[in-house]
Order: sequence, then structure tokens, then C-alpha cells
Amino acid sequence: MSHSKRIAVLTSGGDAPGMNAAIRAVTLSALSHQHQVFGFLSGYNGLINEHFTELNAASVTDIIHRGGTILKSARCPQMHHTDGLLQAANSLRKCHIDALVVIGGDGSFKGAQALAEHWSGQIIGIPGTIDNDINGSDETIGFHTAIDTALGCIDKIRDTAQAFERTFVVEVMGRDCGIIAMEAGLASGAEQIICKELIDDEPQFLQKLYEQVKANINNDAGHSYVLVMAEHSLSISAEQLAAQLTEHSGVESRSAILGYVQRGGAPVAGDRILATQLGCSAIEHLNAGADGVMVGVVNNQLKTLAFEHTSDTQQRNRDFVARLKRFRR
Ligand SMILES: Nc1ncnc2c1ncn2[C@@H]1O[C@H](COP(=O)(O)OP(=O)(O)OP(=O)(O)O)[C@@H](O)[C@H]1O
Ligand SMILES: O=P(O)(O)OC[C@H]1O[C@](O)(CO)[C@@H](O)[C@@H]1O
Repeated sequence: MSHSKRIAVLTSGGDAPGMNAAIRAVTLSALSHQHQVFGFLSGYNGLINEHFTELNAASVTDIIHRGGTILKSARCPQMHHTDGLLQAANSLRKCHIDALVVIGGDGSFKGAQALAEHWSGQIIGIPGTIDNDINGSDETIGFHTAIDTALGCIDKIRDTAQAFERTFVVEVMGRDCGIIAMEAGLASGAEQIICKELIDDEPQFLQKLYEQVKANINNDAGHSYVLVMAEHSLSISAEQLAAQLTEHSGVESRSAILGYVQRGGAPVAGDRILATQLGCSAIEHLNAGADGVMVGVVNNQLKTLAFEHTSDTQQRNRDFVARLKRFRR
């Protein structure tokens, strides 16, 4: 049997539906191995400010189905500076923490790597972000829910677009990754998906787009036209694109930014199941002595990957982009 440890857990970066399910799995699994669990609050700020609470089975009862994170999340600029890292490392030592579980995105894992230079305890990551932009896991916790949320919204926008015979530019999240746009676009039957991964030359792309929208109106195809656009994918905003489309096609165009609604809501089954498996796997790996790695699911297998590789291009998304490009020809 492994030695009893004092395990810290925190959620960092953009909150994602299913983070609570991951906290629950980490806590229950750790307790079953006689470890103690301490939840640090508001991401790395909790380490720096020594703001934590001990977690027991009761603390994680009735949370598997809740969005957000009971530990709260944040971005913590101090982690980019040595002073902040030293403070975080000192808190961990002061609280006699043996191991830290970081639930977050690849930025959070960079923070974990930086922290490891000042603290010798074990650190393990669990991929939690709606963006699904982390190498080493086919899916991240929150992605399944975000897609369903975006899809529900786009379906509703289609209704009004159809009624008014309008063109709609719908902007979805993803930071620099277009996978939410691609999957929600595909599932909603959008006429266009706009994201960096699918655009080689923006002016050329826009020119062709204006012609296609115009042709669609003229050939009486569907009376509505929906473009799902990833944030940050063009040099113009969704609103500006809608204005350009109105000007070029003569058809009334509108934009809608889905925004933070995509981060909220009850996690769908896929996210709860993923989070639960990854939470248990994280504790299993800590028991076995793992350090400096993220747990993930690749081709239905539980795997670990060193933090330094989690920002590399994700294979699953790369394959998906290749297929979309092929089908669009
Ligand atoms: N290079 C770095 N060095 C030290 N700490 C970092 C670094 N990058 C990120 N962090 C820490 O991790 C936190 C979260 O990172 P970031 O804002 O990139 O979100 P993320 O974890 O990638 O999640 P998401 O993409 O879902 O928002 C940062 O606020 C910071 O505290
Ligand atoms: O909450 P903030 O800091 O505005 O961050 C928004 C970003 O966070 C995410 O929701 C998750 O990374 C991105 O999709 C988005 O670009």
C-alpha cells in the first residue's frame, strides 16, 4: 500500500463543466487510499495566499452534476514571476503538502512546470478546459458540454435566421483553437465554418465567402445562411464580418457572440465520465510516484504525458481538421 500523503488540488484557467466531477473523483479516490485532500481556492492564487480548505467525502457530495468549480478558478499573473512562484512553493512546504493536482488547461500546466523548479513535491495535471486544445488527451473536461451548449444556441439562431431569411455569423469560444467551431458547425449543419485551421489566405477566403453567400441567396437554396466562426480567427470581428456580408450580398446579416454561456451549465455525461476516470487515474499515478505529467485519454486508453508536451498540436484535432478539409473540397 502507498504511504498516506497530503494532496493539494486546485482548478485553474477558464472554468469548465466537469471540473467538479474531477474534484470529486480526486477526493474520493485519495480518501480511499488514506490520503488527506486540501482544496486550494481560486487557482494558483490559493497557493500564493494559503487559501485552502480540507476536503472530505461530504465536501464533494452532490457536485458531480454541477457546472463551475467549487474550488473557484482564476488566472494568476503572479505565477509568471519568480516571487509568485516562491510564495506558492513556500505555502506548499508550510502546509506539508506532498503532491499537487492541477485541473486546468495547458497554461496551468506551464505554471505547474515553473512551480516544480521551486518545489520538490509531486505534481500531476488533469486536462480541464472547454477549448480541447491539449495534447495528450483526445478530449478535455468541459469540451463535450461546451459543444452541446453551442449547438443548442446555433439551432435556435437557425430558427430566427430561417424566419427572417437572414445570414448569421455566430462566434464561439476556443481561444486559438477552432475545434469548438468545427464540431458545433458540423453538428448544426452550418453553411460555413470559419477558423484558423481551415484558412490559408484570409483575403482570398473572404472574397470566396462573399461570392458563396451571394450565390446561395440567388439559387434559392435555403433562405438562411449560418457561419460558425471561432473567436480570434479573422482580422475582423464577427460584427464586422456580418456588416461586410450585408454589403456584399445585399442580404440582411447579423452576428451573435455566444461567449461565456459555453463555459457554464451542468456537465453532460461524457464530461462527467471523463472527469471521473481522469481524477481516479491521477491518484493512481501519484501513488505510483508519477510527477510532472498530465493524465489523459488517447484512443480510449488512459495515458500520461509530460507537461512540456501538453501544448504541442493535438493529434485528434489534427486528424479532424484533415478530414474536414478533405470533405469540403
Ligand atoms: N508560462 C507560465 N508560467 C507560469 N505560470 C503560468 C504560465 N502560463 C500560465 N500560467 C499560470 O496558469 C494560469 C492559467 O493559464 P491560462 O490562463 O493560460 O489558462 P489555461 O490553464 O490554459 O486554461 P484555459 O485555456 O481553459 O483558460 C495563469 O493565470 C498563470 O497563473
Ligand atoms: O475568462 P477569460 O479570462 O475572459 O477567458 C476567455 C477564454 O477562456 C476560454 O473560455 C477557455 O480557455 C477561452 O475559450 C476564452 O478565449
